[in-house]
Amino acid sequence: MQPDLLHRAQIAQILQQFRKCTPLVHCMTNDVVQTFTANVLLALGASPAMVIERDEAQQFAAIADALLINVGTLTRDRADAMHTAILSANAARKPWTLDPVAVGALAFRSDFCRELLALQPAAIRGNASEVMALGGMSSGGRGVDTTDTAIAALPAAQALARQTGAIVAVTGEVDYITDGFRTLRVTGGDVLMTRVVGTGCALSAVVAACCALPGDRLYNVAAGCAFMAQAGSLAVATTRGPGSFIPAFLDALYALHGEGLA
Ligand SMILES: Nc1ncnc2c1ncn2[C@@H]1O[C@H](COP(=O)(O)OP(=O)(O)OP(=O)(O)O)[C@@H](O)[C@H]1O
Ligand SMILES: Cc1ncsc1CCO
Ligand SMILES: [Mg+2]
Repeated sequence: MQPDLLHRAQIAQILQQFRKCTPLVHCMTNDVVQTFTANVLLALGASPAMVIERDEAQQFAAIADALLINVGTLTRDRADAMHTAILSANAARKPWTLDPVAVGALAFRSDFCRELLALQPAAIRGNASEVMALGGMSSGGRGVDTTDTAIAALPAAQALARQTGAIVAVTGEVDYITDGFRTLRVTGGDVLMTRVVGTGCALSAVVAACCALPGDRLYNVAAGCAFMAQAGSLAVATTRGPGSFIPAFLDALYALHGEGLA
């Protein structure tokens, strides 16, 4: 049986909530995607802040509405700061989201991410190879890119969700979002989204923001995936390649409204 598609009305309603709440998102993310991530959050109506020094991260994680942990360019100092921020977010009952970039092949980040699974992430967003590696079902992708399809990673995503209590979003041509018992699917987007860096990383920041919204977290996270997919579909219609895709994508996120979301 195919997982359910989100209804247009549900996505539109969650988008409205998102813009009303303007979630303040504490981003501890990689060096490659800082500006793009901040711009994606701003275009959608959230408020990003990149706070990375350990003591400040501890303070800010308790203040922000949501925390993003992305291990794309992890160092020992950053891992220490991230760990401290997560404990602070948990103590303040703020949701945190994990993007396990390139987990599997590289030992330091893999050990770190596996340790973090015990710290009750609200959500985990990764590509298929990352989710399979985190679930112990493969050894990872090719660097930061996936070598598997999202549907192949769905059993790993469901197992990971049941194990951690997180909503797990595994993305690709189709995105699957699961709490381990219920699964939703999001279609749309375009392969061009894999030819610019950071669409997945920025999606994880959007997922983090969605975790701060009231209501059913499974639907909120799936709606975040739908915002990105829909903006991707709209943007490719007016672009010729990766260079012109990025501004068109930000414009599409900014202009997103309820209709047309599927
Ligand atoms: N073949 C595809 N067709 C349509 N949309 C896609 C395709 N591949 C990825 N996407 C979309 O691109 C976005 C990023 O997902 P992806 O799985 O590529 O993340 P990622 O590999 O972690 O990216 P990165 O690490 O570069 O940030 C998602 O919105 C996803 O739905
Ligand atoms: C290219 C790249 N290298 C480390 S993190 C990152 C961003 C995409 O995940
Ligand atoms: Mg990624």
